[in-house]
Amino acid sequence: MEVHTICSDEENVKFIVEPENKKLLNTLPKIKVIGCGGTIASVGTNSSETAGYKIGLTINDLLEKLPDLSKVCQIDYEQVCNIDSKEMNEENLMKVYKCISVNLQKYDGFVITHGTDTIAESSFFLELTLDFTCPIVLTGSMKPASALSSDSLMNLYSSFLVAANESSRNRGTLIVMNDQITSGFYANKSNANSIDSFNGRQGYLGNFVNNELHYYYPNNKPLGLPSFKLNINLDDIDMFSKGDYKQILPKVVILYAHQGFNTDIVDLVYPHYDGIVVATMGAGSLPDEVNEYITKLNIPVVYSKHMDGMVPRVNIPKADNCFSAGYLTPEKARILLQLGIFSKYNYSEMRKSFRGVYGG
Ligand SMILES: NC(=O)C[C@H](N)C(=O)O
Repeated sequence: MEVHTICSDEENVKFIVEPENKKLLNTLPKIKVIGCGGTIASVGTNSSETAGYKIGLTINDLLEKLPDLSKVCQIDYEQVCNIDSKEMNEENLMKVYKCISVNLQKYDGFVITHGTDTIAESSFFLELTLDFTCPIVLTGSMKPASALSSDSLMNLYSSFLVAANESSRNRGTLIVMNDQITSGFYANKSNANSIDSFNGRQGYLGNFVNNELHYYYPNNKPLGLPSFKLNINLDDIDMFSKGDYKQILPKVVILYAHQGFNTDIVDLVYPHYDGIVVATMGAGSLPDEVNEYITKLNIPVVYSKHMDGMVPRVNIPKADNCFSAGYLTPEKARILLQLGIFSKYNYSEMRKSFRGVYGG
């Protein structure tokens, strides 16, 4: 298989997968796949191993194992990183953001391979910060590529079919796993081991069956979707690879509440962060003493929940600096709060951004 060369000149981009019939060159959708790593690119010591495996495949290795896609789309790739998604940080996320930003006009769709532990954070961040209508599909797997009945190659294969399909346009970022197409705004990992992990109650948009896409609704983005312009110099992001990355986004910490949760931990982190998200005990429950303490802080505090569901606004203190995360997980609430602080939102603008997910 031809090795792809990354080239910023659209005319000269070489596609690793091209149509056999050259007449189709200008008609088949151009898809860029961005490799980030994860279990989808991992191998174990034998085919029965489903834990303790290591990243072992590049995006090029994975593409070589797929069934023929040359009648579906043209593909080129960029390996932005090849890591377990526990190592995904702002620096790597910004590289993915840049890779899509500079290529948005040149491609008809994007596929991002990513570890599933934090795939929902990346899909949410990209959804909120990129201005796009083309399909941006994120995929991963729950079993390493080397395992018996691994979901790795099938998830990658179906992601290309989703990304190459016109009907996937203007639906926001999509997570495609286990034959299900879910909104990257709402999808979350719900099980640490099961292949059926991205089966959230919100944002289940369609199914992938025997090479066909079945969407249940017309194309649309999520209601109340907040959007942010980062206004950063994209060239700065290249500097980061030289090891001198400076955090762009504000620092927001997540605290996990439990029986006996008190003000000590809030007190400890408060001076070091620009904002706090608390994963509360139920639909916004925290001890009265903690609530009272939080209302006196001069940083924003977002009340989220550990489990599925949402935090009604009536359950949280009525104070300017306190916000409900609505349906968002603590991780996603953290990203939304970071973007709000970064955009210098006042508390009322901040509240409005959380209203979109029935919080605020
Ligand atoms: N299934 C997975 O991809 C889990 C892996 N630890 C990751 O997030 O990279």
